[in-house]
Amino acid sequence: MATENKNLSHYDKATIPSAKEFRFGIVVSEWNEQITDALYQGAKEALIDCGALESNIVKWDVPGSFELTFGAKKMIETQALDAVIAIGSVIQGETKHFDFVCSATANGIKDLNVRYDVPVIFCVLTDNTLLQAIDRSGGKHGNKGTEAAIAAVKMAALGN
Ligand SMILES: Nc1c(NC[C@H](O)[C@H](O)[C@H](O)CO)[nH]c(=O)[nH]c1=O
Ligand SMILES: CC(=O)[C@@H](O)COP(=O)(O)O
Repeated sequence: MATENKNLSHYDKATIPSAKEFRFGIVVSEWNEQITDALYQGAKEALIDCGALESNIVKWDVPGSFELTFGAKKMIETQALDAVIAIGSVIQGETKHFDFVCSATANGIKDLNVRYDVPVIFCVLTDNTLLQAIDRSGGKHGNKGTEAAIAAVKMAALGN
C-alpha cells in the first residue's frame, strides 16, 4: 500500500506492547534538519505514548544519512539498547548522488540488523521533492517517525 493511501501516524495502542522496560536509541541525520527533527519529535512522542521513559531514550546526531549506519553501530556497541531508530531525509538533487546515498544507507542499516541482535528501524525518507518529505514528517500523510517508533517497540518486544 502506498503512503498516499495510509496514515503513517495511526496506531492502535491495544495492539502494541508496553515500552516501559525498553531502552531506545535514536540516531538523527542533520541533513534536511527541518524534516529529520519533525521525524524525531514524532518518534519520541510515540515511544513515550507507548510507555517508554524519556530517560531511556538516547539521541545522537550525525552529519548525513550516509553516517546513520556508523552512528547506529556505535550506539549498539556502547549503549545497551533494545532497539535503534535511524532517522534521515534524502531528497533528490541534480545528480545520481541521491541513488548512492539511499542505497548505501538502506543496505548499511539492513546489514546492522543481520550483524547485531538489536533491531535497527529504517526511518529514512527518500523523496523526490521537499514537499513529499514534508507530507511524510507530520504533514498530510502523517509522520514516518511515529510509524518507526511503533515498529521499534514491537521489535524490542519480539520473542519476549
Ligand atoms: N544530499 C543528502 C545527503 N548527503 C550527505 C550524505 O548523507 C553524507 O553525509 C555525505 O556524503 C558525507 O559522507 N544526506 C542526507 O541525509 N540527505 C540528503 O538529501
Ligand atoms: C541526495 C543528495 O546527495 C543530493 O541532494 C545532492 O544534491 P546534488 O545531486 O544536486 O548534488
